Amino acid sequence: MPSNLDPHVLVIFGASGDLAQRKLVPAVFELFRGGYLPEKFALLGASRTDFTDEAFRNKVIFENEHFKSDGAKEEEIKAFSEKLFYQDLATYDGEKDIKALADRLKKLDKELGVGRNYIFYLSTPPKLYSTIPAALAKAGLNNNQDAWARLIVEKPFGYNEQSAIKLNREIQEHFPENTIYRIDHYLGKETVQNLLVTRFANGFFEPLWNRNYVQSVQITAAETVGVGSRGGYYDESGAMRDMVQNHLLQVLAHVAMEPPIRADAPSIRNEKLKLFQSLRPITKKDVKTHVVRGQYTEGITSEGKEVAYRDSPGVPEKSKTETYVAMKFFIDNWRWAGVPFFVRTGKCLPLKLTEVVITFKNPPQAIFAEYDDYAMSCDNQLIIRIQPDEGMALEFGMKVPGEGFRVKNVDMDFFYRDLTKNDVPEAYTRLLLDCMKGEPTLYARGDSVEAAWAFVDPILEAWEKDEVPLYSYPAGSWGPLQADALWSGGLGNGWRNPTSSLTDRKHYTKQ
Ligand SMILES: NC(=O)C1=CN([C@@H]2O[C@H](COP(=O)(O)OP(=O)(O)OC[C@H]3O[C@@H](n4cnc5c(N)ncnc54)[C@H](OP(=O)(O)O)[C@@H]3O)[C@@H](O)[C@H]2O)C=CC1
Ligand SMILES: O=C1O[C@H](COP(=O)(O)O)[C@@H](O)[C@H](O)[C@H]1O
Repeated sequence: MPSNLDPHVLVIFGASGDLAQRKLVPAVFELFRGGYLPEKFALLGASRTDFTDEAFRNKVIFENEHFKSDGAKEEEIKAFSEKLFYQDLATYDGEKDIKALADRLKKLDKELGVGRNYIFYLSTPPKLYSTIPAALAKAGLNNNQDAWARLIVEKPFGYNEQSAIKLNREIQEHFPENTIYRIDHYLGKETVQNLLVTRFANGFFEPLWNRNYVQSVQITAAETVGVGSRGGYYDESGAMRDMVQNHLLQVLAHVAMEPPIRADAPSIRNEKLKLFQSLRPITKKDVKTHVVRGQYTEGITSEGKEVAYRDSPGVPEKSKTETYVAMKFFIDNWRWAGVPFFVRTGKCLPLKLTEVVITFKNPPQAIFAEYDDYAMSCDNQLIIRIQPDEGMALEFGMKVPGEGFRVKNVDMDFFYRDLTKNDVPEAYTRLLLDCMKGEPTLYARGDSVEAAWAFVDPILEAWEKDEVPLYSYPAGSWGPLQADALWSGGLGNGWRNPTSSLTDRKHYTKQ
């Protein structure tokens, strides 16, 4: 089927960098292979490195170890490479440079008929996120008559609420909000989108999805890797800015928001904003009891021996940056009043996995309690595995055959791999396609990014003032033990620390 996308040019600023090579160009190739790209399409890389078109094609395609696609034919790869071009810049925002870029775009249109619709992808260091749009506007590239111009902005979007507000204002001066696509690759994950389908395409979850039946909600995003060579970036960021403010709060919004009136961008984004606005602020005084931060020391992970975070390249010797965060908070609305939410993420943990666990309340009377270990073994939980082993498991108690009423937990499970034989598309592939279509639902809106920062800012401020301890944990462990105390006061069984499989349920940090 021919593509129904408008002809356009995707301009990637920072095209010589890691993201372009590892994620963006391979994602565009998948769209090309799938027949999604319009016939009239070009990808124009732009950065300061001195490449010719050919050298750029070699770097991001022919010599790119990340550019592999099962069953891709040589002719396909060659045909794709012919759609790639490169413009070198002395600076990213100089008048002369952007004029040269504009001339190149005109030339591409003249030679290939790719038209004047543009996507500008900011894959540069964040300090350029406001100056490039201003330079594009000066050259009139933000506002082509009879054509569209869209801007994709990478993370991090701001450093705190104030800087995010400032960045929004600066970009919005040149690009209207409906042309700004703030990327959060977690929103491109099929399983994160499936949270909405699970909740809103099925009748039976909704009556249970509230304070009357839910005891607690926990979200874990664990990584086995350390900071590797990203120490310079990571030490300025830390787990709260790198994972919680964006990815994990977006997952939370999908789990907890009210039903949108339609499955379109304004409806879904309005509900997410409302959800962020309903988060009960963790005031500075509460940070100690609601949030635990940690930093890994040396240890053994599934990746091998890991040096301490402070000994990683680019990390200062006395760094106080957190590589682990665990937090407890509440959502002040009718649906969730009184239900504790727990979120944690960390580097150098035992497993790479992201999952959401909804724990339902026990029945009002434990009539089988006299039969041995009922109280310990019966958990009513819905475990939603975002990655890997994507799927869901519903756990509940059943009678063990034989005398009496011994109850044992069993599970019903579903694995994404049983739903489709096709590979689940990479997040960047889906997100780029959506931007090409002009579909912003899976991108973050400016106001909700600000609201997410407003929630995490007091915590970051308390940390900066060193008002709460930074605990250490050995690489390869589940993080500081102090995180278990967040569950004290009868809030539940604690963190689910699975081994590997979705249906492994024997590892709770009991209180
Ligand atoms: N890599 C990843 O996995 C992820 C990256 N991101 C975000 O995407 C953006 C790009 O990431 P990534 O490709 O890893 O970054 P890189 O550090 O590789 O930078 C991209 C390009 O920007 C240019 N650049 C680097 N430093 C400077 C500087 N000080 N001033 C001007 N230009 C500079 C370089 O190109 P040249 O010298 O040729 O101009 C470089 O190739 C970043 O904002 C990052 O936060 C977000 C999520 C994941
Ligand atoms: O944005 C980021 O995400 C990755 C984790 O992404 P995932 O898709 O592999 O779960 C994280 O490693 C990185 O530090 C962060 O910048």
